[in-house]
Amino acid sequence: MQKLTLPAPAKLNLWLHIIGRRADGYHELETVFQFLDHGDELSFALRDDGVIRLHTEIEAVPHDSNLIVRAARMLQAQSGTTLGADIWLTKVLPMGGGIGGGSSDAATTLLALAHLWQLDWDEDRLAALGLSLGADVPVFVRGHAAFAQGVGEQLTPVDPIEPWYVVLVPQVSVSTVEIFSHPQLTRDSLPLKMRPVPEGNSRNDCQPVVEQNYPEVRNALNSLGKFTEARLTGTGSCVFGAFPSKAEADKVLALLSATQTGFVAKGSNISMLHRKLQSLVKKSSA
Ligand SMILES: C[C@](O)(CO)[C@H](O)COP(=O)(O)OP(=O)(O)OC[C@H]1O[C@@H](n2ccc(N)nc2=O)[C@H](O)[C@@H]1O
Ligand SMILES: Nc1ncnc2c1ncn2[C@@H]1O[C@H](COP(=O)(O)OP(=O)(O)OP(=O)(O)O)[C@@H](O)[C@H]1O
Repeated sequence: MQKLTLPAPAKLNLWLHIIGRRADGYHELETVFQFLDHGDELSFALRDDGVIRLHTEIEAVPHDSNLIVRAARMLQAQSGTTLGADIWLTKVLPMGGGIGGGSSDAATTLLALAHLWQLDWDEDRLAALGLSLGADVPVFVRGHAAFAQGVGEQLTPVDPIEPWYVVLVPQVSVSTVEIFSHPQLTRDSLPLKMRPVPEGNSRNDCQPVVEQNYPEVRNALNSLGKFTEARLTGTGSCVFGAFPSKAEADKVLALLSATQTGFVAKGSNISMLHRKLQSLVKKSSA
């Protein structure tokens, strides 16, 4: 049987400001998302009996709670299709790392199944469904680096420089809920339009609380910070720093390898999922 194999890339929050809290407890953010050329991989095969089956287990994530299965079932229910799918996952991205692994898996599933099931769903509709699975899902559905507002769903495409990053992966999982409910979290940063220019876009408001509660993250920030400006992505645990070339990034990771785990990846303003989908469309219309 023919399989459709697609990537599910990671994201970084290049900076992240929390400007308020909504009545439902969700936080209003301003952040810039950029993708990495590094991620999970998913394969999909059509089933005509309506069953959604994920063949790869993730430890501590029950089949029915996996964002891949939830995304597939939701799309199936809302589109009314009678088709199903077999799905295989190669998990590369750390969980609870703030690089959006689960959200990206969900977005890849939505785009892959919309294609396999030949649904006439546009990106707006898929992004709206994605938002009900998680605040980070819409940017992966859209596939373009973006300035995000709201809870992360109001997206304006941007094109920041695309450096090479060292991403350190502290061996600890940070709970997004725990950080967003922390009493000491900064929740009153000024919105971009009211911010004085010198204040810039130079921080992640989650970082002080995460550093304080997770020594492994503090340690990673200090280690990478000796070579370049190091910052937390999302609610962590991963931290990143930018370098002008792969050689320099590789060198720094090698120097840190005795005490840190991590990887080197290129920043990308068009996600590798969308690059792959575009090449499939080109091939099929050639
Ligand atoms: C931190 C970021 O990764 C930055 O991109 C995202 O805002 C988090 O996105 P996500 O992992 O998709 O988060 P969700 O699964 O939607 O939310 C997990 C939990 O985080 C809190 N949460 C999340 C997003 C947000 N803007 N405000 C929040 O307060 C809520 O308690 C929510 O129950
Ligand atoms: N396919 C999946 N991959 C990873 N985690 C999943 C998946 N499905 C459900 N989860 C659950 O979602 C939680 C968060 O996973 P994820 O990898 O998205 O974290 P994250 O990188 O911190 O995300 P974010 O940056 O969106 O906060 C996991 O701890 C896990 O319980």
